[in-house]
Amino acid sequence: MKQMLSLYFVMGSVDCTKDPLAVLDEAIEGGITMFQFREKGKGALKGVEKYRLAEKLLERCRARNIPFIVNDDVELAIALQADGVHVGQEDEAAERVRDRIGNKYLGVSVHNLTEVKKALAAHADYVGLGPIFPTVSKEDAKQACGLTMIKHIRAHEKHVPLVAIGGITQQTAKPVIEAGADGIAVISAICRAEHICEQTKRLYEIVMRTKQKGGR
Ligand SMILES: Cc1ncc(COP(=O)(O)OP(=O)(O)O)c(N)n1
Ligand SMILES: Cc1nc(C(=O)O)sc1CCOP(=O)(O)O
Ligand SMILES: [Mg+2]
Repeated sequence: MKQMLSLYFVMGSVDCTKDPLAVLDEAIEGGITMFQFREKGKGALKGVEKYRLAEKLLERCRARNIPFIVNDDVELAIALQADGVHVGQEDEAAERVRDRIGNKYLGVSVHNLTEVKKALAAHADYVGLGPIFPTVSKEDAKQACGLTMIKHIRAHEKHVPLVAIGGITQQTAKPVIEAGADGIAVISAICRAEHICEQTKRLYEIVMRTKQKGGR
């Protein structure tokens, strides 16, 4: 799980300035290790259109062995036979989602140590901590928690698979991993890049090199 979290790409059609399938293809080519379909925000697809896009993105991930996670929508994840679901503190309760999805991957968003402990008690496979820095990609994001919260959680929960999210860039990926995150989850660092494949390669190298240096 910790290896899969290394470079976690989160994306929906509203995040893309070009065809989401092309964006995902380039990101896969660049080395993403996990993908989350997050069709959310103003102009997001609904119903059958959302399902059809998810199906096509899933096909791309399957062809390259990239785990495909669905954000929020447990029904969609089950219907698609996706690899997992990611839910936040305001979504369906993690315990219930775990019951519904069996042994598929379950990711839970957290903002502090108490929520990490609760997520582990609900048998989450990993936690997503954020926002680490201010983000432009989530309207209702909480206040940035900074690197200190990563260090705090890692000091108390040495083994929890933890991916950091929110405002992470090529410049901040290294300190985020050094603080104790197992990986970075990004939207804009990939979606807004001029050359998606090259940018993804750079992020992958930074994460992997930093983990290796720390013996992880
Ligand atoms: C990897 C990862 N971490 C956190 C989140 C945020 O989930 P949530 O708080 O439920 O907010 P929405 O993404 O649903 O708006 C995430 N999606 N992925
Ligand atoms: C989806 C999401 N969740 C967050 C959280 O804090 O839980 S921040 C965020 C958006 C991440 O996008 P970007 O890499 O563009 O900042
Ligand atoms: Mg959510």
